[in-house]
Amino acid sequence: MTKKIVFTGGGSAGHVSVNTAIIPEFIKNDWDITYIGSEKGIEKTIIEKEFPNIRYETVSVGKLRRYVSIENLKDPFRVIKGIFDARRILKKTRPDFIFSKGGFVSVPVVLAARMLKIPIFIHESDYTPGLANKIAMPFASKIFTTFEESNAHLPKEKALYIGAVLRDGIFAGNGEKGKRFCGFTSKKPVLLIMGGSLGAVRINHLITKNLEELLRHYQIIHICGKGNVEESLKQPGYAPFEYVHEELFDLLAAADVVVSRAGSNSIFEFLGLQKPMLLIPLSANASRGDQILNAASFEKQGFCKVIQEENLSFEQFESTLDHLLKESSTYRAKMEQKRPFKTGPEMYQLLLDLMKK
Ligand SMILES: CC(=O)N[C@H]1[C@@H](OP(=O)(O)OP(=O)(O)OC[C@H]2O[C@@H](n3ccc(=O)[nH]c3=O)[C@H](O)[C@@H]2O)O[C@H](CO)[C@@H](O)[C@@H]1O
Repeated sequence: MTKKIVFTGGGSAGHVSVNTAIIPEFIKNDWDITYIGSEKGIEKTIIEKEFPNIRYETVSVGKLRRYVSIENLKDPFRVIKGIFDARRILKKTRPDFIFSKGGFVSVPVVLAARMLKIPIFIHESDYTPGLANKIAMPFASKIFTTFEESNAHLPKEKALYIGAVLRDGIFAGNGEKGKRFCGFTSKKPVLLIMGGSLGAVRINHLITKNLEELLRHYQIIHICGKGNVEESLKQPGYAPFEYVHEELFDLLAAADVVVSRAGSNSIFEFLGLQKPMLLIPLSANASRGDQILNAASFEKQGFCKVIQEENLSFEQFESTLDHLLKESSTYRAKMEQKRPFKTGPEMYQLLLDLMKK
């Protein structure tokens, strides 16, 4: 009989990447795969583009906002509707288990799976668990963690440290192809700036305001987020994008230094590729502070430099880049010693083994 799995997770690409690393293995092994996401989330775009042959189902989604909004009153009803939506899909699908990567869309799916007694595996990318995963934890058979330090905050019998789950393509990038894609030469070092999968307005402004000065020293790949590309600034040596799909692998291979938010999936990908990094974590005012902890853990291990958003000045930004380039071999040597990763096939095998227990 065909085995069935349901994946869920979304809201930002960080809640989809782990799933996209594992899905190819389930396809290869002929599983029947359903992805449950939202109608408007980035997960729909990513899954439909990268896996057009798997079934994508939608549920209604509620969100916890960090600001006062009339929408907050409607959200409990959206979540309840989402649970009914998910229950209907799961009853029809009857998967062997669900794999949840978190984000608000996963909450109704996990709750409905619990009602139907379907085993639940969840993955936490960050140093501390997000709210969606906190809600899911009591119902999960296993909680996979990315940072070893996270297990101290989790139930011992459920937490399993596995490191990051990386997409295969990350290691198959071609730097020359990446440079050609951007129209770059080999004359200046390449700086890749990634403000998280949704972009980062503060970082975008710092770059665009100081573009002329930066272009004297670097060629720049700038992943700006949806709606943030300033067409008028496009010029030789400056390649801005809203979001890149599989081309990202070549662009990463082309980069000498990376500037980024401290989203977990991204920083582990940079670690895997041994890219010296400058991390500017999302501030505690705009988040639960998880990126600050992710970045601090990496800095402690000698993988990166960190500038907190509140202290971000162009002078410090420029001098830190300079330092990272000059000392790149020291950073690379540190990163070479640490390979806390699981591949898609390893993760597939682990899930099968856990299901047998
Ligand atoms: C604002 C917000 O809520 N951020 C959270 C979100 O970040 P965010 O969604 O930015 O997540 P990550 O940095 O963890 O992962 C982004 C993923 O998208 C990929 N990518 C990105 C840009 C692009 O153009 N193409 C592309 O493929 C990256 O390679 C990476 O695999 O989830 C992370 C993981 O839970 C958290 O640590 C972050 O705090």
